[in-house]
Amino acid sequence: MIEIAGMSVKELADTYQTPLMVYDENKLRQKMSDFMHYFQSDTFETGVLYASKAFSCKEILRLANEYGMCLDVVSGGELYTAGQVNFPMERVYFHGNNKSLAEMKMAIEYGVGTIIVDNLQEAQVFNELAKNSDHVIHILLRINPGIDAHTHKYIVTGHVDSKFGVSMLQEEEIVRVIKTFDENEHTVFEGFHAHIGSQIFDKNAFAAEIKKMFGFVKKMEEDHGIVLNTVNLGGGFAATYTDADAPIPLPEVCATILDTAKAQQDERQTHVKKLLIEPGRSIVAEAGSTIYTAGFTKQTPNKNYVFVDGGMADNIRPALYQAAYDADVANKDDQPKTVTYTIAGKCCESGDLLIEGIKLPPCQAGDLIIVYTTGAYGYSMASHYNKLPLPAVVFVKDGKARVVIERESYEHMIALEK
Ligand SMILES: Cc1ncc(COP(=O)(O)O)c(C=O)c1O
Ligand SMILES: N[C@@H](CCCC[NH3+])C(=O)O
Repeated sequence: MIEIAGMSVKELADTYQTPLMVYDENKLRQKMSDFMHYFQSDTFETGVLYASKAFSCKEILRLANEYGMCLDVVSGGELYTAGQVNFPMERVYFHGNNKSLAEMKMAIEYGVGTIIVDNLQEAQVFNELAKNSDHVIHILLRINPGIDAHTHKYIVTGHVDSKFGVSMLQEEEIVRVIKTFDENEHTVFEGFHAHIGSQIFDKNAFAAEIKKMFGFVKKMEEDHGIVLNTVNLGGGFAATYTDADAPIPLPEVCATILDTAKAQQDERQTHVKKLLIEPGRSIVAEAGSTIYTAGFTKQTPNKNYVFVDGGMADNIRPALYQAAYDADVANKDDQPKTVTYTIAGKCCESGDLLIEGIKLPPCQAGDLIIVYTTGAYGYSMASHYNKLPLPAVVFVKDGKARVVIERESYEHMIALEK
């Protein structure tokens, strides 16, 4: 029987039912600690923002806080969750390309430390609203560096026509934005943010981003006399989903970023003091697995299906991005993998396939199928399609499990309905 952090998958399934999201807590802790350890520099003050969109719940935010991380939130809901665990608001960075008035007011009321302004209209609106703030708000502007990191087209974000950020080509407008924030005694303009995509394997993409960012910072200094403090490079660090994935080891990618930034600072004689990164996936993906119970199996002329008690409602990524995953039959880990299966969910949708063409031992109803690396953008992108309740989430550490999110009931699901 396969175990997670010292607990058997059978015991987890028997105790908490399936589908069940399970995180190995020590793996989460290790990732947080590694990021904080390796992203340190003698040249720059550094900060690691946990991108909570990857998996936002109270307990993961408590862990991020425990490791001294900063926090990237992108909505009122993510900010509210941070507020519920008293996450220090000076370490919160509020993103979003279409923040509502209510969200901007909420950010001010909560005392959020930094707002990452996405566009010129937002800059105008927020500049006015900030005048009601009783604390000074730090501002970063998201710029679009025009870098196309080679990843799925839905998850690249820095290409030239991206919906995110302001193009570097709109220099005059950017300068105007900076000046208005500088003139406002409730705001301080700190610098630029960029994010070039997700699940990036190529460290040259980060190096290219840094060169562009520092080039632009230099341009601001030279052409406009604006000296900037902060460069936020975004997230995008890859995780290992299957054997085909080979992410750059964390020490190496951190060193590349820090060395490239230092070389840029030296070469261009810029005055950047603070360097930030925003990992989401790379912190939570590999620590998470989903346990399903197999139901019926079906043979078609060309396929062997094994159906599970969840699917695209708890993991939309295969349907949305053709994302690949690996899996095992947890209770048959001593048996040879002789059958090629398609693991399909129970949703009323042909595309509800979790994994295609995976070799497993012969499956039957009641088998426990574990899908690995589901910790990022699984629960956070889950839906109620077909009115499937959201699974429970447990953290396991040293052979002991604790529930961090209860399983939804049918009653929960219709609680708001009239
Ligand atoms: C602005 C921003 N920061 C951070 C992240 C986190 O990215 P990842 O989960 O790939 O590290 C994202 C998502 O891609 C993002 O859009
Ligand atoms: N949700 C995406 C990544 C997008 C991250 C946010 N910009 C995924 O599952 O891979």
